[in-house]
Amino acid sequence: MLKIGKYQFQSRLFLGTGKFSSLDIQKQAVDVSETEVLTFAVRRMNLVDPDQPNFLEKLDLKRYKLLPNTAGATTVEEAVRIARLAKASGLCDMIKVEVIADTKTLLPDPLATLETTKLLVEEGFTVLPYTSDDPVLARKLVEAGAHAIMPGGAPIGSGLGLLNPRYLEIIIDESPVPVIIDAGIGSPQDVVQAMELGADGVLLNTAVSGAKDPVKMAEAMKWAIIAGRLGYEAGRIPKKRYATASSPLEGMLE
Ligand SMILES: CC(=O)[C@@H](O)[C@H](O)COP(=O)(O)O
Repeated sequence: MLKIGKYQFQSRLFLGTGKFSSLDIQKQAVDVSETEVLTFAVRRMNLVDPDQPNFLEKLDLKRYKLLPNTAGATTVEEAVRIARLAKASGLCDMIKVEVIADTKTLLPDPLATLETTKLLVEEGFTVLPYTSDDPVLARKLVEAGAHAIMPGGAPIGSGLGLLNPRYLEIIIDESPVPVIIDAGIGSPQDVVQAMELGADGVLLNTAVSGAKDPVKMAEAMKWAIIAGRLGYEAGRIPKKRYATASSPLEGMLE
């Protein structure tokens, strides 16, 4: 069971809802993934008139916990304004803080992310900041009251997998709150790697929406989460430089 603030989840897969080729494919992928948490950019929603067509309209939103994100924000002020808008619209009090430093790398701005996290925690939000793989910043976000931290595996949409598994491992080891690896996932093996490192969950979007068969990939990601988590809980064998026979002869009956 994954606990983030006052929320509890069975599934450890968080799914982004953007960039699907059609809303039908989006719905099938979301269904088969068995995710419980959907994230989306608040600026893409029509919050003024919720009855207008929107890109989540095929989904039965009552079945999911919504994790609005502040994508598009480049300053603390913008991120806070987007978060307040999401909460006031009744979407959810959970917010994924995403304050981007530049459009080429889409990497998070560390100072603005920390400041936004502090302000939104004070306002009573359940705050999940998207951050870099820097263990020091992760620690400061936890001190600021973040309810979970979301270090990137690689730049958003890159599909490069986990660029710095050793730093992610340090973040996971040190964090008293859940760690959700967010962004840059390319394939199920990246998800398994993240979960075997001990991540509490994975958030991904492009790897599913951009796959040749998004629905099949969504299912693969579901199983990757489960396999990786089971492997982590089971505890892998240590790596050795030399062979050890799988059927040792010592101790055999004459
Ligand atoms: C949907 C969302 O929140 C993205 O910003 C997220 O970081 C996913 O990244 P990928 O598309 O690389 O999976």
